[in-house]
Amino acid sequence: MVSNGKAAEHPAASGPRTARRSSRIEGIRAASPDKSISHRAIMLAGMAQGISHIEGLLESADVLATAGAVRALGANVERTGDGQWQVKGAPQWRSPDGDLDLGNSGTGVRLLMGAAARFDLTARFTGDVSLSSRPMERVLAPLRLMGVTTIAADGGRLPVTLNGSTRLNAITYTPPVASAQVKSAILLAGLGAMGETVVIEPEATRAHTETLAPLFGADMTMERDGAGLVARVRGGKALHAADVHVPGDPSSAAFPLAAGLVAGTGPVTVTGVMTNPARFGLYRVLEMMGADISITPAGSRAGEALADITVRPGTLKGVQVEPHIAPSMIDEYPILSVIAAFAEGVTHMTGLAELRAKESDRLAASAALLAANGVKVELGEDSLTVHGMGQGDVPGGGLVKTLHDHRLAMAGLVLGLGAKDPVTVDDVAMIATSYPGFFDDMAALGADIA
Ligand SMILES: O=C(O)C1=C[C@@H](OP(=O)(O)O)[C@@H](O)[C@H](O)C1
Ligand SMILES: C=C(OP(=O)(O)O)C(=O)O
Repeated sequence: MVSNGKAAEHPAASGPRTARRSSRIEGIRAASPDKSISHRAIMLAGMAQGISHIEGLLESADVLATAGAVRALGANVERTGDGQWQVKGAPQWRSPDGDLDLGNSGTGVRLLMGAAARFDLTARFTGDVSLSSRPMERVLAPLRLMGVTTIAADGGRLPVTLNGSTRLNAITYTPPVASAQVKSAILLAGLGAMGETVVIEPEATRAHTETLAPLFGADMTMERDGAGLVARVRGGKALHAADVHVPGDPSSAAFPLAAGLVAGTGPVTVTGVMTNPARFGLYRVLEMMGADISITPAGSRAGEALADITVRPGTLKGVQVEPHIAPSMIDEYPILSVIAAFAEGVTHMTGLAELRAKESDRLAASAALLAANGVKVELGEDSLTVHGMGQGDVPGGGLVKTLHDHRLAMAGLVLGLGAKDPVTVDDVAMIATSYPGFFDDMAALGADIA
């Protein structure tokens, strides 16, 4: 899947790991590059005329799977240095020779189905056992309205065979779930539709496709509407190459910062974190919990504001996390659940049905992670209640089942750093899908993970 194996300098860690209380957790690390923006930069560059340069690309398994697929669709995608990639786009994508295997990546497969839809091609999309259990119909339904034909496995799952069309219809569509992946798939298909495609979101999700595509010449706009967002794309505009410098990922930064909050011996700082409000919900919740957190502006990249974020250990209090905040922190609930275990009092999180459609059923799995480590939780249909035990009193000692889910693996290890007894996670392989530098960053901060 990866053209030049250089991208993976260390073989990815796999198998079980145990995290225990560490005599030092403090220090400064640069943020890992953003996964969402990395996927989109490769895809847009891969269909633009000319040579695009991407700096600071996240070289994680998910993004490398996207790079491999875009290459198989006709673009020339090359790694030229550490995090530096050069993409010579193919303005017309072609049928790939084999399956497009997107591994563990929902973003990769769903956005690529949309991006491929506007070309005269047939492609079969596959993924790993986790991705093959996730719903694809949410993307296939609007794409069929636009004119593609699809064949999916039972229940609208992978493998999916998609026949694209150069004569797509523009649609106006309100996705039934708040999902940037669904929105983005429609917008990417809309680049080739006749007329204006409109996606109406009653609750805004991350708008990275809308901000990046115009850099490549797309006629794409967005307009806020209260808590919602209306995105529009006019089809038929030729895309040109662009250069993108990827900002730091607030979802990955959450793990070292959480370690600082629940197990820090001094300040932990992550520099260059994107503060886009559609991605920053966790940090707002941490402020509500009374966390000692400072957020210092640190310039911008690819039009996104950055900050250096420093946390210090201290008392946290349980809070009510309302549903409206979910789209801005949808990937952060496993780590928030862990942080909540170290707070005083109850944290009640609601409006979380979408968590059941991630790499694992993250709602049930986050509850199980805490229960296995002596933390009292209540699991609802779309809610989770965590009975915080305060700093220093979380028992730990459990085994965390990670279920092919990187965020559960990282959340389990952070729990172990602050708990009384060590915590073992059953397999850390998936951490490389989103945060390949996790173990280096945690070790540099002093974390005892072995
Ligand atoms: O568009 C994106 O880059 C993403 C959107 C979210 O998924 P949904 O659109 O399914 O909520 C998120 O969970 C995922 O990690 C990345
Ligand atoms: C849900 C996630 O990713 P994806 O949907 O791209 O697999 C995630 O990174 O937490």
